[in-house]
Amino acid sequence: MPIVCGISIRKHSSKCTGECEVLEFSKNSPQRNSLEVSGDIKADGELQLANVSHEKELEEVKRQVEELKRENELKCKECAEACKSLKDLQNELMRKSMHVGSLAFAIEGQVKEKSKWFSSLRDLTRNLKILKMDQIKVSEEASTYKQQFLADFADMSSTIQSKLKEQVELHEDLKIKFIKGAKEQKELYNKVLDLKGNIRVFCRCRPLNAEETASGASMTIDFEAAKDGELNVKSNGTSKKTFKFDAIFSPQANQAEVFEDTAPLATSVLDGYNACIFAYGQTGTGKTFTMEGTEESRGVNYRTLEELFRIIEERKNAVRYEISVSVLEVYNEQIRDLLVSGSQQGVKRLEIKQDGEGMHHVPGLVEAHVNNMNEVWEALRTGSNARAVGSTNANEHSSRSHCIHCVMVKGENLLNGECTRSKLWLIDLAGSERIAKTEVQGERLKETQNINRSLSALGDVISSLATKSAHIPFRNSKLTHLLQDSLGGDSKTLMFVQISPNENDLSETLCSLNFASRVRGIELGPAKKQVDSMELLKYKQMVEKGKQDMKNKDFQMKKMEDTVHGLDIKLKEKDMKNKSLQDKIKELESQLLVERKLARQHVDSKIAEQFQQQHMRQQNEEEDAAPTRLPLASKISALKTCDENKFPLNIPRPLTENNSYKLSVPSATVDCPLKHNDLTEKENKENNPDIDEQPVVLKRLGRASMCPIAHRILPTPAPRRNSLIPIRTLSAVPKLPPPLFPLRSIQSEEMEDADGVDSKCLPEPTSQDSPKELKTASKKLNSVLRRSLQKKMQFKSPMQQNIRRVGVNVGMEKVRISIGSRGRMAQRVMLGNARRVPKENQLKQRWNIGTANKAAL
Ligand SMILES: Nc1ncnc2c1ncn2[C@@H]1O[C@H](COP(=O)(O)OP(=O)(O)OP(=O)(O)O)[C@@H](O)[C@H]1O
Repeated sequence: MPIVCGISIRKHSSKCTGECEVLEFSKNSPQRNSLEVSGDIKADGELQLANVSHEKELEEVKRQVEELKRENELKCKECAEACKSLKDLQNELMRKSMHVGSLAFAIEGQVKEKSKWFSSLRDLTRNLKILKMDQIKVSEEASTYKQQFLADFADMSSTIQSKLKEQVELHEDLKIKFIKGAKEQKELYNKVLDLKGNIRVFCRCRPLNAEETASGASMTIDFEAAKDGELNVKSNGTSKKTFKFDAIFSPQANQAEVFEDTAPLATSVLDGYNACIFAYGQTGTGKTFTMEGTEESRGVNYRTLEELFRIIEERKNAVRYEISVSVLEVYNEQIRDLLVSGSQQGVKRLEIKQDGEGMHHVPGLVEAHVNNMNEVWEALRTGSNARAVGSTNANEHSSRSHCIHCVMVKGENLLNGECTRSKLWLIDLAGSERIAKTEVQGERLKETQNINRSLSALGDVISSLATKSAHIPFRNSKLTHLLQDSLGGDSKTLMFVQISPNENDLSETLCSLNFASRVRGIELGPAKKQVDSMELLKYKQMVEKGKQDMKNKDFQMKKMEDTVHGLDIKLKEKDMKNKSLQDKIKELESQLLVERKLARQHVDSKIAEQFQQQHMRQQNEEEDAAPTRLPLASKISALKTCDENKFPLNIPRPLTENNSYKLSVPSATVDCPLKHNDLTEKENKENNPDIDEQPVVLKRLGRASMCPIAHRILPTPAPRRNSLIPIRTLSAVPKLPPPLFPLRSIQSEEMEDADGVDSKCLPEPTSQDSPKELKTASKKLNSVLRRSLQKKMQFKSPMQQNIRRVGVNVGMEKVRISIGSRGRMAQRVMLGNARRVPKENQLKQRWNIGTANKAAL
């Protein structure tokens, strides 16, 4: 018997397990042998049976195993597939979950962003509110500021105006005072100079030069008494003669000290007086030194011009000056222009001429315009270089000509427009040495003779001027002729008499001093001089006082100017501030406008929505109610009630050209099925209040019908004439048709076609009516109709309008107009003399409502 063993079943089953245990038991049990022995035969049969049954069972089991195997394989396959699909699904799930994750992340981000937006929107709204508040506050502030500013501005401008006026007056006053003061000052100054003497003589003595000192020359001038203006000339140790001059300058006096007393002449020249400063004396006594000086110690010429420019600068706000300089010399009675270059010299002979104003001048003489001291110095140096210099025995470098500088001054007073023209002559005369001493001959003798002659002529002129002689011999020499304008009249003359301290030059010194003494003595007597010192002091004080006053006034003016300037600046600042505030207001206003527009749009859209919903609701209700049709009268009354409740009763309802009513409803407030919500109109209405006065005209011109199904009939294109009240315009007061005749009998006509109505509905004028009567009646009717329409035309719903069309009582007792409910038929009923009815009756009258095709009551 084959022993079933070694069967291995992978999947455990209870059944299998039991059999296996049995098999195992039979194989391994120790009792097996005993069983075999004891009942072999018996057992053999049983065993065979058992074997058979076991085999069968085994077969069955095998089959089952096979089936199970197949099933198992199938299941495995399914399992594998399931695993695979599970994996796929897992992957998919993973992908999906990842996607979901990313989506969640994105959503989270969006949510965050949304919340951020919300918060920012909230912030913005809050900011907007704050801004609005700010704007209101700023507007208020601005308005108060503006008011304040305007008040301030008015106040300030009035203050400025008054101040300005005051300033102008003060300025004018000061100007007048200044002019007066300047004039006074000039006069006083002139007087001072007059008192000092028109011709003043200063004496200057040069120091002994090295040669003289070396030779042991003794001093012939005693300067002990020079302090009192007296000069003592000694000879051989004893006093020989005493001279008195306006000023005496010892050899130690420097150029500045010499010029100190000369400076007032510069002021006189700028004041418009002619002046002449000349140096007279023996050769080598220092005439050129005094007048021209050296580069280190400048002389009178340079210093005078310097003083001129200083005063010009001082007076620049009051007077404008022009200065020009000419440099010339008179040599051997001939005039030479020293500012002309060497090659041009002598080309043209210069002569002295008198112009139309009686002034003497040399035509063709170069006039160098100078604006500053550099230019002056340039001109002076040019002249000095060109000067003819001769050499004599007395002085190696003595000049043999009269060197003349002419300074021409033109002045224009900017305050009073006064113009002045004056001349200053600065003359370095040629040496006045004696011919015998210098032992000159020939050309030099001629030069000396000419020089002496001209100097003598100068003396004569001065003498004649002093004695106020009728004839002054100016023309005796070129020198005096040239100085004619500056030696006579109001001109000031200053003479420097230059002397030598050397005892050897005593005779020349005495000669010069005598000449100077004669000049001075003739001009100014001692008595006059005394007056001079007293008066001078007095006038000096006056001048000082005037100067101080002027300074004070100037200071006051400057202060006032500063105040005005400060006010100007303040005003400008206010202007700027105001402008910025205005800009801010404008900006806020525009912002507000935008916001308002948005709000309005929002409200409009809300209203439109509401209207649409209501309209839909209404339509639904109507459709529901349609099958159960109410009797017309009750419907009409219902509609009437409805309309009267919904529409304001006092709004006139105009007719259109087609005699169809255009519905006029307050678009935003009334709930009406046919309400036309015209946003643009509403906007216009809001922005333009005038529109309110006109009735709102609906866009849809459909006619309302009594038929409950069809509420509106489309407007007929042709104008309807079945009414007596055609209104052509949309104005609140409709215009009446021109000719209307009084109706005499009731005519009831059914009108099939609107176009064919005209001739039928209008009453024929009767033969009994005179044209006048007709006219009067027509007028009356017109006015009554108009009045009635104005009173009775009320703002109704389309249904109400239709009802109105049925019959119109125009307020006259016997005039009734009936119009078919569909607007096609009308019947005119009445007709008699039109007369006014009492107001109560009029009020009682109502629009008559007719049936579809019947005439009204
Ligand atoms: N006050 C003074 N102090 C110093 N030096 C002087 C003074 N006066 C004249 N001199 C000197 O004396 C010399 C002669 O002077 P200057 O040439 O001016 O005389 P002048 O009178 O002009 O002679 P001329 O008639 O020949 O022209 C010069 O060298 C000058 O420097």
